Amino acid sequence: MITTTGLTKVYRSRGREVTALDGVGIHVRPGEVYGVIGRSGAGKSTLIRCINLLERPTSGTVTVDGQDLTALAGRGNRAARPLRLARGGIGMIFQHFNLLSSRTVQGNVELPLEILGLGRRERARKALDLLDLVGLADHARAYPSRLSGGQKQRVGIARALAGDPKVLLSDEATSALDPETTRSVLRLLRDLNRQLGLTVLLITHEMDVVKSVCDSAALMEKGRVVESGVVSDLLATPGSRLARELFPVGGGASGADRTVVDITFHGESADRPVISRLSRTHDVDVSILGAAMDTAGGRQVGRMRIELPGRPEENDAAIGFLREQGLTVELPGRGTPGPVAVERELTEEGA
Ligand SMILES: Nc1ncnc2c1ncn2[C@@H]1O[C@H](COP(=O)(O)OP(=O)(O)OP(=O)(O)O)[C@@H](O)[C@H]1O
Repeated sequence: MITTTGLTKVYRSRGREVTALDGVGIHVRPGEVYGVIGRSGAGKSTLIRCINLLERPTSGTVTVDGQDLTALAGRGNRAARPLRLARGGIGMIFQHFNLLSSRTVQGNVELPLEILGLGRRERARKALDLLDLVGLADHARAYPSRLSGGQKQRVGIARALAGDPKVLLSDEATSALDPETTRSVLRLLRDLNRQLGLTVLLITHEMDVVKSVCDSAALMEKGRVVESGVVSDLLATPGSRLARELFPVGGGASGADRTVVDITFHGESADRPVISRLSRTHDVDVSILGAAMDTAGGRQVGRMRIELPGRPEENDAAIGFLREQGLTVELPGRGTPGPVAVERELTEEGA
């Protein structure tokens, strides 16, 4: 649904050049929630602004729903009509909501409908339907200043959906919200994604956001995507940095002659008593150094760091046993592979 290829953005100001995006390629499949995560300055905001052509990329292409937006003229407020029309299929929500304080909640949601030229009645009907969808029908006449942060973001979401977009871009939409409100806004995004088949691309610096709603994710650093893929596939990929950051497990070896093993449980393996079986069948004392259990992409996933007595070469059989159980097994500090990209085969049109 969204594809970028070789997307590069170089800002030039006062003789200095900053490469904010350096050949970014992402594929967001129709109907998925795709998270782009990275630290401040990684290029996330630039990416999202280039995807809806608020910024024109220096080079590379952006295709949304099969249409190459980079081939259309203009940018930002100076977009030509074909680009403005294409943008109608892309909704956007922001960290600070960007609501007009002089307009009521309903007036804010009606704004894009006015720009689209809808009549007064139709605008009101549509805005009220959208407010109902986000759970704010009884706040239609309130002004934004009377609303909580979570409610403001719901208005922002209703406004973003006014043009019936297929794609919703979210620029740190929950960063200004407390954890409880963040969860409820993410739940709403997930519901809209499922109910409307809406494709969501969100940028965030919070791993919890990726963990709770994203089907796929990309990790950005210094303008590049260093890892990307379906979250559940990444969790099963040895050496995945996203997996490690989503499920950090601490704890170092208690002595020199010890083997530390990181295990990722997912799918069916999450329900099996693997550790007790390992201990029984291999007659080995297993110490648990750290563990994390949660859901990611709607699936139960766990990571555990265990310690076995003896050096790694003495534990080949035990490690082999864990692998046979369908677990992802890594020995931290021993030849972790470099950046990985786990892209599922793209079968859907425009994916
Ligand atoms: N208009 C601009 N002019 C010059 N440099 C810019 C401009 N916008 C962004 N940059 C630079 O591009 C790089 C990427 O910035 P960007 O805002 O995309 O990162 P980010 O990952 O979204 O970070 P943050 O979460 O802090 O916004 C940074 O070095 C930033 O200083």
